[in-house]
Amino acid sequence: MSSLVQQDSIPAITSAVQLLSARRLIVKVGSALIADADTGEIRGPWLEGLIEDVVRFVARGQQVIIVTSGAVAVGSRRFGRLDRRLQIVEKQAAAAIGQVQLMHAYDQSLKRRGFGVGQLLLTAEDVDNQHRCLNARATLEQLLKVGAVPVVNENDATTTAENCFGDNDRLAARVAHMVNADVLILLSNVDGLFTQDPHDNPLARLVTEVRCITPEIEAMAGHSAARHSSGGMVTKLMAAKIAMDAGYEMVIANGIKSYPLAAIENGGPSTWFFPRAKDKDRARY
Ligand SMILES: Nc1ncnc2c1ncn2[C@@H]1O[C@H](COP(=O)(O)OP(=O)(O)O)[C@@H](O)[C@H]1O
Ligand SMILES: N[C@@H](CCC(=O)OP(=O)(O)O)C(=O)O
Repeated sequence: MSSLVQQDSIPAITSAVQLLSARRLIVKVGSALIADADTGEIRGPWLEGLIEDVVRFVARGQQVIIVTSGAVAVGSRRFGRLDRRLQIVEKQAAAAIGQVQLMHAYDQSLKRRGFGVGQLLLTAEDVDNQHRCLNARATLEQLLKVGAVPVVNENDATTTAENCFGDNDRLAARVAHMVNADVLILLSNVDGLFTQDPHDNPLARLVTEVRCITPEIEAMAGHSAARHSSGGMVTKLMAAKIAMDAGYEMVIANGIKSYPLAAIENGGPSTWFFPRAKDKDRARY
């Protein structure tokens, strides 16, 4: 196994430095973090910790956009047994139900700390079509300007297999590029990219830094067993490619515990993906 630190290794950096120096961050929240795997209930105490972290970042002058999963997981409770795959139309209805509950929880948590919240439900067209992308970006910029924390999700209630993103890892990466974010944080149910799925192989090792997504790195990524998760590590590496091509950093970290951003700042396990060189002239929308 070649070195797990790709390319020339860099002086040890702390995650805290990376996060603190980011003017604008995108925080992606996986379904398994915000919705209880068994009941589909929103994990309220956990959400309070996340929002506490977000508000702390904003209070020190940083801008944060949240990309949240969980609409289908939360809404699925209306369809009885949680252990079966929903049909497309059931999934759309579940998302329509769950999204309202998600946004209510985000709204109440932010309101308790004096912040507003704004919801954007995007389709692939909103990011791929330049005019619609500029429009979505303008809305996000305006929300940040008025001190409302933007919360983004895919518009699952109406997207179909033909026009959906399908996973929020890549959606978050595209949103980060859209708004020229400095760091994309993927909060997941695993510490980062491992040499193999750690649920399959407890001896798998955590990859701490990636500077080039080689076939060796790609071969490590598998899908997810989690019921409502859509991407596994495969879509996270796709997101990393978007990030590295666009010139911003990405980090995957385990968000299960409370105060997940503080855990990264305090040097908790994670995988950082660094673009070869910060592309100052990166393509703009
Ligand atoms: N090489 C790997 N390293 C880490 N996790 C992996 C890997 N390959 C597959 N996985 C799986 O991907 C899961 C994380 O993806 P997912 O369940 O979709 O989380 P999220 O809800 O954050 O999108 C892990 O729990 C793990 O089971
Ligand atoms: N838009 C979907 C998210 C799908 C998704 O990417 O889920 P996850 O893999 O848990 O981040 C929802 O809100 O359920």
